[in-house]
Amino acid sequence: MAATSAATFSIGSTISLGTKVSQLPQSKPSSVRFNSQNTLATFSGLKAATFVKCESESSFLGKESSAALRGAAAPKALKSSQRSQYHLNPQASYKVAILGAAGGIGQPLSLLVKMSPLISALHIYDIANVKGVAADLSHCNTPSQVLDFTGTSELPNSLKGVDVVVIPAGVPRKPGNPVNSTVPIAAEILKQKGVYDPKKLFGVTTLDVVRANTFVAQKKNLKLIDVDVPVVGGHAGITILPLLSKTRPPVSFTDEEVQELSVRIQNAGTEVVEAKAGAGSATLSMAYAAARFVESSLRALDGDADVYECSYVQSDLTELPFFASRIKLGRKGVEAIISSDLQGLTEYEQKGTGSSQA
Ligand SMILES: NC(=O)C1=CN([C@@H]2O[C@H](COP(=O)(O)OP(=O)(O)OC[C@H]3O[C@@H](n4cnc5c(N)ncnc54)[C@H](O)[C@@H]3O)[C@@H](O)[C@H]2O)C=CC1
Ligand SMILES: O=C([O-])CC(=O)C(=O)O
Repeated sequence: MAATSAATFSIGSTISLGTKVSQLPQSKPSSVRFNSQNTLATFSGLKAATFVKCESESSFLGKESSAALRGAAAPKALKSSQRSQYHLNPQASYKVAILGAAGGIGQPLSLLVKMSPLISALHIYDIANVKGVAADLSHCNTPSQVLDFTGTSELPNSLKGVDVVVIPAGVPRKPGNPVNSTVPIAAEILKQKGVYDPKKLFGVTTLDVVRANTFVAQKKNLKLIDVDVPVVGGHAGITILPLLSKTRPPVSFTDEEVQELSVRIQNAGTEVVEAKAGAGSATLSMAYAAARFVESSLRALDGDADVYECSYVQSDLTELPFFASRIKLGRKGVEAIISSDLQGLTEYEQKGTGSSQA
């Protein structure tokens, strides 16, 4: 993923940056990016916001469902004592661009973002079939306006004035193919253009966290909404490292459970690729995860001082130049990389951290 002047994030191994539209790469990775120069109104989608009070519920879900969804999607703050008094402003006017919006991820992601009552404009861009998606989406009676852009000549306009750019464009892998990280490539392109800001380029690894939360809740009979498992490392096989010992609320696992859950989380993408039998990879869960990251980014831009997500960013936590870990999101992108999750790891997790760096 990539973006204009502020912060960005990406899906899986992706990118985000802060440059002028004309300097943006036209490549395929999935990433998102946000820029903080615009009006800082507030944002209250259906997703993250555990500690947010939403005064306006203009989605079709109704208040209770919206609240449950927001809670389920919300990343938990590090400590309850750090909870901020952030209040959503129902008049937010953020603009979001989605590049690759006509794809398997792009369409449901566009819908989820369109459902946010706090986004004023949704710019959707693709090299194909975007007009139909825009016409369809524009009939949803949520507040944001949908504008469509197609072809490289319209790419600059699609990015004008947007706060967040999400890039789910790409080619889904087929069974047997690995997923490669695109974030470092995007960083290099941004460097070439002289617009790289490491605090504003994010690989969206939220899907790994979403999966870990779901699988752990199922295994341990916990309420899904309560479970938070940090997932660090990368986004390919054994580089995906769920830190089960850091699960909140605290829960104990047998060695067998750790092994089984870790392997399932690491292979979850393949589980979907195989189930789809050649028809692509995860789209709906990825869209859900990316929508959560968009929401978190906008809340951070909006001044919520309590926004944490795991993301694949430039990092000095390990010897690797890029590493997924929990980060604190702020108005200028990555405000802090949280190192405490990597302390006091179990032997299994320590071994995994070594593998993720191999
Ligand atoms: N990191 C993660 O957790 C995940 C990453 N992915 C990746 O996301 C990517 C997209 O997956 P799907 O949506 O299933 O694929 P898809 O093929 O259904 O959609 C891709 C869309 O991107 C568009 N596109 C391609 N090149 C473009 C360009 N240069 N500019 C604008 N649009 C362009 C296509 O026209 C298409 O609409 C794949 O690379 C896949 O591997 C998928 C699932 C999870
Ligand atoms: O595995 C894939 O091809 C897509 C992906 O990254 C995931 O589902 O986590």
